[in-house]
Amino acid sequence: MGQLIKVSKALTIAGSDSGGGAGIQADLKTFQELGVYGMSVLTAVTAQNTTGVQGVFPVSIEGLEAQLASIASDLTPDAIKTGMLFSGEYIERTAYMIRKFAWENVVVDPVMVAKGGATLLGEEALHAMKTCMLQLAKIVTPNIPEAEALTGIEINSPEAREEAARVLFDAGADHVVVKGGHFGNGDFVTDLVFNGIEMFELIEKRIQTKNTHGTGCTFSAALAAELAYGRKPESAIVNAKKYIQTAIEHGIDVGSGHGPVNHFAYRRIAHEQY
Ligand SMILES: Nc1ncnc2c1ncn2[C@@H]1O[C@H](COP(=O)(O)OP(=O)(O)O)[C@@H](O)[C@H]1O
Ligand SMILES: Cc1ncc(COP(=O)(O)O)c(N)n1
Repeated sequence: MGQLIKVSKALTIAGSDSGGGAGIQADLKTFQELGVYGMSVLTAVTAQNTTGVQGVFPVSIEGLEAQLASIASDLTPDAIKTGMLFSGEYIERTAYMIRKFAWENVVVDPVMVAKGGATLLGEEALHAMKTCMLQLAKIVTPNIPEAEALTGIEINSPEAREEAARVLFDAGADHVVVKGGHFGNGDFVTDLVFNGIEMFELIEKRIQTKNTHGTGCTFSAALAAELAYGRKPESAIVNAKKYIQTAIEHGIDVGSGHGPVNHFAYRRIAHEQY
């Protein structure tokens, strides 16, 4: 028998997107592309494609807890990302179990609304997100509407975005990335990073495309993969940003609505296949 190879393991706790562009599917594709062993705990199944969300069907709380317990008893993750957590109760249970198992390197993507406007997290869940999840986050990755909902700050200027980042840090997150996909529509897209000491921006060329389904999921999954490897949050953020930029830039033709990003692009470029 050959010798077994050691691999880093990453876990996503999120919803399923039947269309394969966001949620669990985006996360597992990203983990695979970045060379980490991917595991998944489903919170809900969505009937979804590139045109929108046609239905949301939660897994029972018992089912959620059983999946988490199965992983804990056999497969300690080196990093975790949370995505669509469905409701306040699901957030509380998930946070409780992450603490109980002492899982570290948690990336919290506070998914609230799908790009088409469908609600993926109830309003009542905001409190649980603020009081249970933010404290667990090595990195929290809100987009602009999510940062506004979590902080109550209307983000209409760079200063307001910085203020929101501070509030999220003070609420307990170790590192805050306020993503810039929804911030202006100029030639550049800027994500703001705050680690409690430094505030800096990651600036990239804005790609003119409607195919941005799953960008947030993919970015946070790439962060978890990078943390699973043992990278420091700052390097993880820079590397994950390269992964998502490449995936958006080399768009693929899938579906008639807001298409998914290209999860293969980063690896193909590394092997000079594009
Ligand atoms: N058109 C675009 N061109 C380049 N990068 C983008 C574009 N849209 C989003 N991004 C990047 O994708 C990531 C996800 O951002 P965003 O779309 O704001 O999040 P979400 O998917 O959670 O709404 C961020 O790093 C952001 O800068
Ligand atoms: C199951 C599920 N989870 C998350 C998203 C958000 O996707 P995005 O990354 O585009 O914000 C989604 N549309 N569906």
